Amino acid sequence: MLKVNDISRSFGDHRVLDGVSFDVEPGRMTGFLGANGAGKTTTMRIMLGVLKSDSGTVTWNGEPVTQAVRQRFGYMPEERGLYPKMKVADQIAWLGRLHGLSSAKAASNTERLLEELDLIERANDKLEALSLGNQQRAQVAAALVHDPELLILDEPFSGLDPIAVDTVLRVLRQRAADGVPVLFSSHQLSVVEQLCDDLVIISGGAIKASGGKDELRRRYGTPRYEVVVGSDAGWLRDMPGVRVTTMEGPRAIIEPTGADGFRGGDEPLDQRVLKEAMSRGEVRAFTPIVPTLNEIFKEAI
Ligand SMILES: Nc1ncnc2c1ncn2[C@@H]1O[C@H](COP(=O)(O)OP(=O)(O)OP(=O)(O)O)[C@@H](O)[C@H]1O
Repeated sequence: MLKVNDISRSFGDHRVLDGVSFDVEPGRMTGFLGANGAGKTTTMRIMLGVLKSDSGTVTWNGEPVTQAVRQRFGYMPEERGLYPKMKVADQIAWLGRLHGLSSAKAASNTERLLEELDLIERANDKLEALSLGNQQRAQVAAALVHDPELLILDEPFSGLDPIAVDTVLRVLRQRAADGVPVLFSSHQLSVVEQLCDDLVIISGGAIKASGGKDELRRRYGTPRYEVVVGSDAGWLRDMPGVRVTTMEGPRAIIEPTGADGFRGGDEPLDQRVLKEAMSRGEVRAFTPIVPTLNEIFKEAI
């Protein structure tokens, strides 16, 4: 596991990171979410040792991240770093060699990755001849060529069309399933919502929330139910402890007014509402509404 522990960093008087701590766990896709300028790239660069922190530590399986350890990490930087004039397969294999692979292994890994990323047809084209989306696939291949033990990717999905997102995601998910911790940054909520297992939310250089996506959904976001009954649901407005946020004839969305939510007390509020609804006739739906990442993000920052 990669552990980021109490990292701080300033540029001049500007404190860009302030006590940042979180874990990136094996076998999980961790989304690192924050607005532009929140501190994602700075954190990733410190994790990789490209930049020094003023204080705090980064450890990999309990050990400090040395140059030798870092060699076994895969990194896709924000500023894409491949050579425009070099052929795609040649430069990916060359990067594999730089990471210590034999030339045979570098060549076979390159071929396998280009196949996986649907880029094999372009293997002998110069990078500059590829579309931006395909150049990005090549960047992903470059980060993966040496079978890294950990993957850190800065905005790997930005600028990709939905098909390319699916392709890159499939490749990253496979690595995660093989036990590799994968951290990727994004400022696009919808992308992270779809793709991550764990989530780290950063704002103004401080971590505002982190943990499993589903756990964060439970922890943040107002609990709500969609209630659909057989006739008018107006009676819900008179139910103690209930606030109606939407009312459309037989359909309503409700939330609790009290701090206990729906689940506190001897007889939880949701059970009381359900009983009342059933005593009045047909109940067509009584469904908890899962908060979106957008709601979690707004509440957390
Ligand atoms: N080398 C530097 N010198 C001075 N300020 C810097 C430097 N690098 C980053 N910053 C500042 O640190 C803050 C965080 O930047 P960072 O690039 O880490 O954010 P980010 O979350 O990755 O944003 P983006 O999504 O726009 O890439 C910004 O205010 C940025 O201007």
